[in-house]
Amino acid sequence: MIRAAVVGASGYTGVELLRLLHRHPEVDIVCLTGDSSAGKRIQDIYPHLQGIYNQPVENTDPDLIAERADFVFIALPSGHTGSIVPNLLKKGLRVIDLGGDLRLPGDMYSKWYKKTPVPEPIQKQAVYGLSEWYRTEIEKAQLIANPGCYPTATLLALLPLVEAGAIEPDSIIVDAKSGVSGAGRAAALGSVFSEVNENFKAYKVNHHQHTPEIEQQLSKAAGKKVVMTFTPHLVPMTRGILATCYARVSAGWTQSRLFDLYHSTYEGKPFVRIRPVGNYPQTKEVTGSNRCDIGLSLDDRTGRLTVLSVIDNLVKGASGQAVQNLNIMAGFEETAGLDEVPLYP
Ligand SMILES: NC(=O)C1=CN([C@@H]2O[C@H](COP(=O)(O)OP(=O)(O)OC[C@H]3O[C@@H](n4cnc5c(N)ncnc54)[C@H](OP(=O)(O)O)[C@@H]3O)[C@@H](O)[C@H]2O)C=CC1
Ligand SMILES: CC(=O)N[C@@H](CCC(=O)OP(=O)(O)O)C(=O)O
Repeated sequence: MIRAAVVGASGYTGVELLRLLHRHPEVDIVCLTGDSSAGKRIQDIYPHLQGIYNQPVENTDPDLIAERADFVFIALPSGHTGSIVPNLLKKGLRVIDLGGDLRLPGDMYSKWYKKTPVPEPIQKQAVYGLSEWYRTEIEKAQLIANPGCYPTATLLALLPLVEAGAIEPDSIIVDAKSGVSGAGRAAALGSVFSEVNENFKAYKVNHHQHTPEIEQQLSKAAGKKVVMTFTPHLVPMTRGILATCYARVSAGWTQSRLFDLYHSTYEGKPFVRIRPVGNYPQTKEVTGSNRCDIGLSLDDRTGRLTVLSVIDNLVKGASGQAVQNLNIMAGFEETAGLDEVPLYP
């Protein structure tokens, strides 16, 4: 049995970890921590957990965590990793960080997050946890940078194409939409019902912090620097991301060859489903599950390919992928604790 701590258990991704890990056969939750909610019982913060979890939420004390746990999920706002994670690593714990602190080199992190980066050796030690693509590195890792929600949806859609040279990398445009839980539980004007309901807006246009994270992985796959246009939008729904990706196809790539490429790339990957020709995924079709569904269409008139990718931001976009990474790191069945059928309708 793995003894796991959830740091930031009172937030949305923290409580989603509790939902998923409750049915994990190999994981015991031994410590929950928070900030303003420290001292309360988790069931008093989240009454839907009554009779399921009754632990207290404690202050985030790395020494206390290291005494009880051997595996730690960090589900904190960005900027806190540096004060907690080095201590945990020194004590030999394995750590999965759901925030953005470990995904970018320090200079890029300061530029896009406007926060102080973690010390360079810690950032360099982190393995980027896009489970379907970096399994071998994840297996051996002590520290995982769990990918962002938009990058997960976008990279699962685009990496097969970029790696195979099927598209011109300088032609990529990603137009993505997220549900409001992507912004977390902390009160913010932009998440208030009357601001979000019956509204639809783009935000952080050309300035979203997930832009360099996506470009970094696309560049690695292309073997050269890739930049793209990325526009996120906020949709009045609770969960879900739909990333619509556009690119010009390279010479010689037909629609059927593109479908073959996706099928062979994701063969044997339990959470990625490729939709048949003419069928396009909807966010509701993956809600509550760790799945990423992908649909595509090549427009012969324009020579442009459209790839649609959907995930649940709190599951494959955060806590579900974190559990998938734990499974890979610990040598468990990749689907352990994650075999949910999507919640539909
Ligand atoms: N929401 C999403 O869809 C996704 C989120 N992420 C990332 O995951 C991380 C967590 O996000 P999310 O769960 O949505 O955020 P929430 O705002 O819902 O939760 C944040 C958690 O961090 C705790 N916390 C806040 N400030 C501090 C502090 N100073 N010291 C210690 N603990 C603190 C809060 O404790 P308390 O409530 O007790 O004050 C709470 O438990 C973020 O880095 C986010 O970017 C990544 C992918 C998707
Ligand atoms: C809807 C919404 O506001 N989503 C958040 C997702 C941020 C996130 O997950 O933060 P990391 O940078 O730590 O990955 C945003 O766009 O900023």
